[in-house]
Formats: sequence, C-alpha cells, structure tokens
Amino acid sequence: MLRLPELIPFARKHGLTIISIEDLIAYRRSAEPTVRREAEVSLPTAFGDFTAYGYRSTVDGVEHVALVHGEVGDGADILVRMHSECLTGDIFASQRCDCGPQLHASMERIKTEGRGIVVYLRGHEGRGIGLLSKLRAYELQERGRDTLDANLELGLPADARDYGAGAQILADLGVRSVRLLTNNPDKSAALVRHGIEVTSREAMPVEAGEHNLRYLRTKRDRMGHDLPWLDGAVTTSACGNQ
Ligand SMILES: Nc1nc2c(ncn2[C@@H]2O[C@H](COP(=O)(O)OP(=O)(O)OP(=O)(O)O)[C@@H](O)[C@H]2O)c(=O)[nH]1
Ligand SMILES: [Zn+2]
Repeated sequence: MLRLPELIPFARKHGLTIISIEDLIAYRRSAEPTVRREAEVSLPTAFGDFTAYGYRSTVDGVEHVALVHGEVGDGADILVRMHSECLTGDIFASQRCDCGPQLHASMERIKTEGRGIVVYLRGHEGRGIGLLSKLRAYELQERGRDTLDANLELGLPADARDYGAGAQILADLGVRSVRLLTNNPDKSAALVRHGIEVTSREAMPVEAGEHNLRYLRTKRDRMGHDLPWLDGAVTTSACGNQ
C-alpha cells in the first residue's frame, strides 16, 4: 500500500488525479441513478412493521428490495443492513453460512432502534457468482477446499459483488450517512466508493456452529472479516466440510 507522501508522485507518474473522499461522495451523488423505484407498500413482519420499496436496476434489470422502519428524516446516521441474497441461508435456514440469523438480527435491531433500513440485494447470491455456482462451490468445499479457493477453482472471482445499486437505493430513500451493520470492512469501503458516507461500522454477532465454523474462520483469516470473538464463541468442534 502507498503511504500519503508517496501518493502524489505516484499519481503524477501515472497521470492520475487525486480527489478527496468528500469530492468522491459529491461526484457519485451527482451521477445519473441506475435504479428505479417501482413499488412501495407496507410489510408487517415477525420482526416489526416495515415499508417495502421495490427497485429495479436500469443496468441489468435485477429487482431489489429495501425494508424501511421508522422515518428516514434528515437521513443522517441511519442504521443500515446491506444484505446479500442467500437463498440457502435466508430461506432454507442453511447452517453452512451465517446469512439467515444476520438478516433477522438486523431487522430486530432496527425495530428496537426505531428506525433503519435493510437493503436486500438480489444478484448477490453466492457473493455474486449465482446460486448454482455457489452450490458447485459447496461441492468443492465438501472435498476440502475453503470458501475462497472453491470459487477460484471454478474459475470465478472470490467476491464479485457490486454495491452501486445498494448505494443508489439508499440515496433515493434520502439517506446521507449510515451506521453499517456488517463484519466486512470491504463492504463499508465499497459503499464509500459509491458515495455513501459510513459514519460507523457496527459488528453483527453471529452464531458459530459445527457447520459454519470453517467458513467463518476463512472469512476472518483470508477475506478480512472482523470476527475477533470467533474462537471464544465456539464450543463445538468443526466438522471441516466447508
Ligand atoms: N460463493 C460462495 N458464496 C457464499 C458461500 N457462503 C455464503 N455465500 C454467499 O455470501 C454472501 C454473504 O457474504 P458473507 O461473506 O457471508 O458476508 P458479508 O455480506 O460479506 O459480510 P457481513 O455483512 O458481515 O454479513 C451471500 O450472497 C451468500 O449466498 C460460499 O461458501 N461460497
Ligand atoms: Zn448465506
């Protein structure tokens, strides 16, 4: 990584222009929107009352949903969960990952706080490689690969997710800055690059068990996820198939 004093000569040499984070945010906010709001309806859930906003990406046609609880108001410091679709975890309660409990914990947390937003990003399934590729990656994990190497062995990126649509949905809802519910620092950085100010990142505690322990360790050790509590939280032994 380049340090600040090295940055300016490096940029000059390569013909790059350096702009501040504030300028980047302003630039992104002025860009043409790539999502269109197509529906808005109340959605009572087991975790509280939300309003569901339906969006369509004008780039790839993918449909996304934002669940809003309470008033966005001035749009500052909104509690936000930017959740990647996971059919197996969110719907089937798969224990290979931590997605379902994280989604529900976010909704509960937002309800308790009185205002907040869950942005549910479709097209993010399997960290962006798609459902069937994720299942094939699970096959490789059964044969000993970890979650990262399994993607690579399929000739696919370790993480192909883009947060542009999520950032635009937040902007459309009047959000200016967020407290982001995530253990993934890359997710905060991606949102900032897309023009959303992240005032803080708030950890998402997840249950570690025998089926997801290796997966969580790989996220911590190889993918930069902030999971300092992980080993202390586990009492069962890992089955080692992920
Ligand atoms: N390719 C692949 N995708 C997975 C696997 N397990 C979960 N996923 C997908 O990973 C996405 C969730 O990403 P995670 O890395 O678990 O978490 P994150 O969203 O980056 O970080 P948090 O905000 O802390 O949850 C969902 O789209 C899941 O479908 C796996 O073993 N392989
Ligand atoms: Zn999952």
